[in-house]
Amino acid sequence: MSSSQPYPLPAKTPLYCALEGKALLSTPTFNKGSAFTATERTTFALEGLLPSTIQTLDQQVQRAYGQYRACDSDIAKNAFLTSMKEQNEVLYYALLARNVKEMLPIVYTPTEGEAIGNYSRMFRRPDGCFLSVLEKGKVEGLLAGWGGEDEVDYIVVSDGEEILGIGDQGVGGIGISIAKLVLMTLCGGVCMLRTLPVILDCGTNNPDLLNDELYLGLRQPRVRGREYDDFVDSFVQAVRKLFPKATLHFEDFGLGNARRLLEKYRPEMACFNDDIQGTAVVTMATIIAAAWVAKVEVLDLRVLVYGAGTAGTGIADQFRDVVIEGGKSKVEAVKQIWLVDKQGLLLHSHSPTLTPAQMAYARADSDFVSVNTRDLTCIVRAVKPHVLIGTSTHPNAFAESTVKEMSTHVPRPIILPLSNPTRLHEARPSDVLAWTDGKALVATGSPFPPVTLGKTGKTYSIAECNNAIAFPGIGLGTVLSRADRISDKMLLAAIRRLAEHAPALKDPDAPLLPDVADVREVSKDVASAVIRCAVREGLARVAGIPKEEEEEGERELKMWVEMQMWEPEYRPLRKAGPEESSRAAKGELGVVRRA
Ligand SMILES: NC(=O)c1ccc[n+]([C@@H]2O[C@H](COP(=O)([O-])OP(=O)(O)OC[C@H]3O[C@@H](n4cnc5c(N)ncnc54)[C@H](O)[C@@H]3O)[C@@H](O)[C@H]2O)c1
Ligand SMILES: O=C(O)C[C@H](O)C(=O)O
Ligand SMILES: [Mg+2]
Repeated sequence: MSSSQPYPLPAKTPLYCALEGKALLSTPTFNKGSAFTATERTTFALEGLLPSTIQTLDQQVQRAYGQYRACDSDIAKNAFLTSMKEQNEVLYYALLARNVKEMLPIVYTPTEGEAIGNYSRMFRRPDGCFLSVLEKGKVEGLLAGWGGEDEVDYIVVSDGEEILGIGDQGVGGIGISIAKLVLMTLCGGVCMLRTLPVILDCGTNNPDLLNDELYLGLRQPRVRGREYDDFVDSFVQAVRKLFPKATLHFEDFGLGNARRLLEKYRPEMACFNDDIQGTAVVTMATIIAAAWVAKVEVLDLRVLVYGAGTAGTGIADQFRDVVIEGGKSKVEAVKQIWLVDKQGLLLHSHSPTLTPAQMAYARADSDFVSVNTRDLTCIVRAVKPHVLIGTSTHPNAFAESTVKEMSTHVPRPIILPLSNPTRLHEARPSDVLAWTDGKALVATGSPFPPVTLGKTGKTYSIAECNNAIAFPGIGLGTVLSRADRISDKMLLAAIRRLAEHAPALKDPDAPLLPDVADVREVSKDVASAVIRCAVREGLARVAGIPKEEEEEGERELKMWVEMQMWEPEYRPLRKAGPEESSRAAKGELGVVRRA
């Protein structure tokens, strides 16, 4: 399939809407509240339903910000923003866009984790698509209600089994699908009208939820095996049939399923597992920047991963592939990586309990006979890693002794405690920096405030090494190129481009990654690199991408990307009749049937 159609909702195009009156006011994708113009108020039967003053979006943002600040806790702020999203999406995104740094921790990690944990208690109005394993036969029909083949660009799906580091949250996992899509729109510029959050409700093994009489999901143990696989497959096949141009993003699936599903579907379609690939991209970019500051060759690094699950093995594989790309053999590359999990350092003797992904890095027991392989400090002493990564959900696992041991072997230890939410981090940046007299190069999975060291008075900003820095650019690139698949090379292109944006490349004391507030700008560039790579690999399915050979080609590509990014501003609203509705179904107009 090929398509020459430009992204169907460039900035400033009018929206066509068949709703009017109260129905329009309660439809968040079209509602403008006090900003409806005089003409729109007449055309859409809004007179008498609004106070007479017509406000600008800026005035609305100012009011909303005051209301936000009046909320007395982070979770109350999260609830306020959720209800704003349910009232007026443009205002919601405009408010976020003007306050990214302040509000991202509220709508995303870490506060969203708390909201997901309390989903059934905080529930007011549903958002997203709920598919139940008990109704497998209905999956395609239910998805079809979300639009035609040109109307959906990006889908985030979770089965709620391994949300952040807080485990099985059942149907509450819809919250992570929504949160990731908020970032896709805010930082990746994919129009929210063309995104789809999905939860596959397969039951839950969380006893608190099973015993909670207010729990909203299926109150039964998780379905496993064939029944689970068939259900997921019915969903994926329906997506491929109904939305053949969309990218499918898997989020927070359990350890037993995440990698398996990615490997199954990756050769067939544009799909992506954020915990494996998104995390690997952002972490690898961080490592490249840190190696540059530490003046060590990336290809020579020794990497120790603590927590060898979905994220940890994804990072290990990505590092291995970068080393191979740099000219070493697979055997040599694997020798630079050590994995630690609950058993301690992974050894051949653990093989009956290891997953294939872990097995690839298991070490010969004979090499470690004199090492206490259950003690992280002893492992560090033996391995002398340059890089220590935490993806274990084990809080404070990186003790002072471990970090100090590491810094006796390498001058600039690279320490990345990545477990989310904040309370699960393997170490706090303030401790790591204090223990190493500011020598450590640190980035964390959740946001942390800057650290000032008492001894020197020097202040360090802490980079957020969260896949949120990477997936919006990768997603935007696949959406705009309508890529057929997401190849390793496309991910590698994203890594290299992201690493170029590290503030530390210009100032070695600056953070290892761009600030979250800059991700939208960075995403344009990451998307351009991904698109260019997709074209080279013959995976792009859209015409009109500025050519590489042309002079100015790269600048034009970036402009081509930028032009198609959605921005939170009100579009003129036009009345939709039957003709517009039929054009909308073909993706020619920005009307959304689900509105
Ligand atoms: N910063 C990011 O962008 C990012 C991305 C993905 C995941 N994460 C975080 O990483 C953590 C793990 O996520 P995941 O999806 O890989 O989960 P997972 O369940 O697949 O993996 C966790 C692994 O840690 C191991 N583990 C648990 N306790 C341990 C201990 N005490 N010692 C050593 N190993 C231990 C588990 O056995 C498992 O193999 C979560 O907190 C998640 O929020 C962060
Ligand atoms: O959601 C996040 O904050 C990052 C990551 O996907 C995770 O599961 O922790
Ligand atoms: Mg995740």
